[in-house]
Amino acid sequence: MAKITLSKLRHSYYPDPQGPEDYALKMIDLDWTDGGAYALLGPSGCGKSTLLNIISGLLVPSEGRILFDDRDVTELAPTQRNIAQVFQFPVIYDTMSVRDNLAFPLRNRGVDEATVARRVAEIAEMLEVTDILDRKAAALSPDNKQKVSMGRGLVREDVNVVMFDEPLTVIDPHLKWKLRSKLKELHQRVRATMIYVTHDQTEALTFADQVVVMQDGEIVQIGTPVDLFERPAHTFVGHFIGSPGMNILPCETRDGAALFQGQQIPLEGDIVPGEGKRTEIGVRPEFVSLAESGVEAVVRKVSDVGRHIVVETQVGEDRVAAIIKENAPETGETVHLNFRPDRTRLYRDGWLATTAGEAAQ
Ligand SMILES: Nc1ncnc2c1ncn2[C@@H]1O[C@H](COP(=O)(O)OP(=O)(O)OP(=O)(O)O)[C@@H](O)[C@H]1O
Repeated sequence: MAKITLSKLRHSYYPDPQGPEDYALKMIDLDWTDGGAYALLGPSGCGKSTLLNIISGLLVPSEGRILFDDRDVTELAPTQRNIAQVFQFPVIYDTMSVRDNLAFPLRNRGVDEATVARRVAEIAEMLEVTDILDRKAAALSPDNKQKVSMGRGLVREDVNVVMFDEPLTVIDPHLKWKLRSKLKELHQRVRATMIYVTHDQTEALTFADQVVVMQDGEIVQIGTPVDLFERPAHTFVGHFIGSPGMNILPCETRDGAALFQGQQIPLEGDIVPGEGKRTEIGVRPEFVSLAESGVEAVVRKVSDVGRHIVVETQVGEDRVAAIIKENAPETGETVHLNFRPDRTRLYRDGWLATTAGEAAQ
């Protein structure tokens, strides 16, 4: 397995790109350590597949280098990069047995039969497909087919990286959580460098030790699932991660304080000096509570989602969501909202612009 370095990568699908808007990837610098579990997370069109294809060698970037263990592989063909890929749709041979499917990538490289048998048995045991090893792949359910496809990606011990491209797309929703946790477990056992590409926050946060969040061809934040939740570096991350996402509320700043709808809102720390067109307060619904006093709001919708209650309120033109445990208010009721100061941040033109207070560090 390998450490992967992406250095000053840019990519445009146009022969003569003019401005940043012509680049599918604007400027990517990344270091992925050997054996880590990483996710690339972002909405459709943000550049995930472009980046994946550059790593696998299907695409040569317009600018920048790709290194595996400090060795430059930018110009190497996919077959020379020693990468295993698991795609959205299972890639297996229907006419072969599960056993032969799993053995295929090894036999293809001339691995001896004793090693093939050992590896196939190990992988089958990890994926819990031992009892169906002698079945024809054609007869399998879609989730078992995808398991076998994953097994084919994991069976070789000599690959630099295993890449998963939205691998749970075809899986039934009620089986997704099973495969999701299986993948995490597999990483812990195999300790291979793995990159998981998805637009689904749950999949990314369950699988990865580090998540790379992308928007419009750029990385907006790299962090652990906790980092992304606790202290989003950009409003996009705050909004994209969480359910519901972070409240992003237009505000004014005056004398180092934030004013929302005319009321001063205590922030986590000092406002970083700077100029911007737009300032917003960011606070997750988990840290908004209903209180005796605070920002006056009208309740628009109350949803009991089992674990907690989501209260959607309106303050002037703005919507503010709160997550509470009990004592749900009625729709139409006037309530007061309290924002937990150490979890309330200021964003300038989308970017975090408060220093972490002591409580948040
Ligand atoms: N072959 C191509 N030619 C021109 N533009 C392309 C090509 N492939 C992708 N793009 C553009 O590059 C940008 C990034 O696309 P990319 O497919 O990498 O995003 P993505 O995050 O993987 O999205 P999805 O999940 O929908 O595949 C988009 O604006 C897309 O329209």
